[in-house]
Amino acid sequence: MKAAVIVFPGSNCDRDVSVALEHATGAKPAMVWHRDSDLPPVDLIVVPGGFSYGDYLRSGAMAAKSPVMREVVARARAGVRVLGICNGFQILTEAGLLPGALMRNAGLKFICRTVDLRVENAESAFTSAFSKGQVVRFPVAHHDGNYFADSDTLAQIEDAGMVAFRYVAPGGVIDASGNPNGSANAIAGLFNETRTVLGMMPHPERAFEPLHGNTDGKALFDGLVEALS
Ligand SMILES: NC(=O)CC[C@H](N)C(=O)O
Repeated sequence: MKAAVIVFPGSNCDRDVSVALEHATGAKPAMVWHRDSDLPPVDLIVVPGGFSYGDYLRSGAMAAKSPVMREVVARARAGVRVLGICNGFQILTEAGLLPGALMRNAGLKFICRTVDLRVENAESAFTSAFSKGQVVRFPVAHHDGNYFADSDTLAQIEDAGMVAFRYVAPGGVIDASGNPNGSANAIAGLFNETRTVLGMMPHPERAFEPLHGNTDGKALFDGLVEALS
C-alpha cells in the first residue's frame, strides 16, 4: 500500500501518522506540501490532524482551499481512499467530501483525553480489521469536534451505514456522558456513501504501539494495508 500525507501550515499530527504508516507498510509515506498541485500515485491519502492555518475562519476552512485539495478531491471522486483525522475530518467536510460540519464542542472547552468508541460498520478498508460492535479506546484532542448535520442528512447517513465510529459510555452505551463534544447521533467517525472516505475526530495514530499505552488504533492501519496491498 502506497500512502501520502498532506502537510499544511499548522499540521501537527503529520509526523505521527507518517510513523504509524511506516510501521504498518514498511515504507515511508510521501509527505505532500499543501501548495503542491500534484500527488504521486497512491492507494491512500491521509489528511492529518493539527491546526491548519491556525484554525482561523473555521477549523479546516482555509486548508480546504489549498491547491493540493483540488487533487485530493479529484482522487477521492475516482475512488482513492482518503482518511481525515481530527483537523483532517474538518478539512474533508469543508472540502465537501463528507456531509455536515464540525462545530465548537458543546462544553466550549478543548478536550484532550481518551474516549470509548463503538465500531458501527466494519465493512470498509478502514475498519475491516475491527468487528461491528467492538468497543475501542482512542485519544481525542480538539475544540471543534461537535459533529452537526440537519435531520434529513442524519437520516441519510444512518440509512446508508455511513457511521464508522460512535462515542459511547463505558460498556458501549450511547448516552450524553459518553459523548465528549455533543456530536449529533454521537458520531465520532463518518464515511462517505461508498465508504472510500473516512473522517474521524479520534486519533488512531496516537494509539498504535505499546509505547503509547494503547494499541487499539493499530487495527485501522493494519486493515488498510490488508485491503489495499
Ligand atoms: N488535534 C487536532 O487535529 C485539532 C483539530 C482542531 N484544530 C480542533 O481543535 O478542533
